[in-house]
Amino acid sequence: MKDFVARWHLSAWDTGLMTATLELGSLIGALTAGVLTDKYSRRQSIVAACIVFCIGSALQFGAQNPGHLILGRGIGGLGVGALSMLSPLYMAEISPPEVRGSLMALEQFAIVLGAVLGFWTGFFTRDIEGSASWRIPLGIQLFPGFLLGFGCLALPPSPRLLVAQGRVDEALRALAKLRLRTSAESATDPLLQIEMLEMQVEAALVEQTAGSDGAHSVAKTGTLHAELHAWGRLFEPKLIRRTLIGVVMMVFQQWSGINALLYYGPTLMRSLGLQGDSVTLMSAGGIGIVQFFAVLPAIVFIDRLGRRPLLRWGSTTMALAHLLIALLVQRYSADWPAHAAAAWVSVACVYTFTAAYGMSYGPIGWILPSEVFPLSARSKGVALSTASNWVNNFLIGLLTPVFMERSPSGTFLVFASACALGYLWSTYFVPETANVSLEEMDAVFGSSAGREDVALKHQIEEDLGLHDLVRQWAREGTTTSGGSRDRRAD
Ligand SMILES: O[C@H]1[C@H](O)[C@@H](O)[C@H](O)[C@@H](O)[C@H]1O
Repeated sequence: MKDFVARWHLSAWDTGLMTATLELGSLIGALTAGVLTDKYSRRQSIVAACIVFCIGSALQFGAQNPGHLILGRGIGGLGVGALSMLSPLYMAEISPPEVRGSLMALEQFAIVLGAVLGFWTGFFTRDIEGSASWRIPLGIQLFPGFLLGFGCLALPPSPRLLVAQGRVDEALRALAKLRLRTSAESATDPLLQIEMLEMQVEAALVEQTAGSDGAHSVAKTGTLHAELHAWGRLFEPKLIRRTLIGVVMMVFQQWSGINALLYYGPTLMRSLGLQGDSVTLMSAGGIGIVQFFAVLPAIVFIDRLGRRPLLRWGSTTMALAHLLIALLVQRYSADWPAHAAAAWVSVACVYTFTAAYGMSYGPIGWILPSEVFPLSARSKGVALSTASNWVNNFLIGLLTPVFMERSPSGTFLVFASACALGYLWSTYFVPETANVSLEEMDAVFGSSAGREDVALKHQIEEDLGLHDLVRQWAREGTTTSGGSRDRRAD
């Protein structure tokens, strides 16, 4: 890293710009992907985002001046932002409801794994002679970019989007592939047929309640009018509660203070009395590892325990940990060497906070926004929630040093208050979404405009034969002991 510092002589402005361009690029990338992904496909959009990300990474890897680095981070940020919106969206749409939370928590697992690998790569290459010390960590980014871009080509398209576009046969093929059924089985397997019909009912309902211009339909996006209408719908009474859930979820995820610890860990740790190399290792390095291990129980338990209990428990633990740090810093920071035990308790609190975050707000921040929206508003809703993540992430980066300069203990109090508010929010405003199919989410929110829509939905279900199929399946299930339900459980 000495080469990096000596070569560029970056001013404070350059450093700030370098940090901010990635976040700005990500914000734009997330919102743009929210427009493109309904028009093209989830997978094509992911591949396009990977290409953009790789161009940005290549520019950073081969940078000849600070301008290249800044531009590279901006372009790379476009890809990062788009992917941070597209991945949970696609995963929510292809997952069966019973394990959707676990599968989606894998995204947080991948984010944290990436952060851990990034940190340790930088740590181990920092003393290499010449520009390799920073080109290697920047170049390594290209591998996951390629891997995701090519790997995605082997995945089936989102059946929900295909249904909305009227491509029902392709949707059935995609669903069969996702549920590991052969094409022969896909024609006969009642559970597959039921899942398929549920998606068709949802699409038909959206179509029929869309009004004459059909602007609500994901299949008919494209014109400026339709786009504006689609974004505007997020703020209509029918959807505003879900929009707020997505946006506010990300506000609390970021204001829990996780990135303050990651970005300004060394400063924060120094304010807790640590010195030397151990500062870097124990802050960003240690926090990353704790987050990594904490997400593992979340993967296992998130569908069994539900989102709300985890959010409530997480915010309580995080608030208490921040509060204790604030009190200890307030009381002992004038002379840490004389109060080593207090300093270590504070460090333990930082890790306790991180573990609680890693099991709750970390993964659920990505899960909840992707599952609450109906298909017709999902891509825009997820894009807006993801944009909220990046805006708040940016604000934390900007404001934490200012807070720290004024009052380190006050900084922890700010985060403790945010976590306490997060507790109230998750208790009074967040509905439980675990094990609910995306099509049943309307019932969870008591929306879909009440009785009329319910009656219409019932009618569509009847017309498409969903009720007959369920009745037939139930009859078969009671007459044959080794029925299809058992097959699915295999
Ligand atoms: O879920 C992620 C993760 O927890 C990261 O560590 C953090 O940097 C991101 O801002 C957050 O969205």
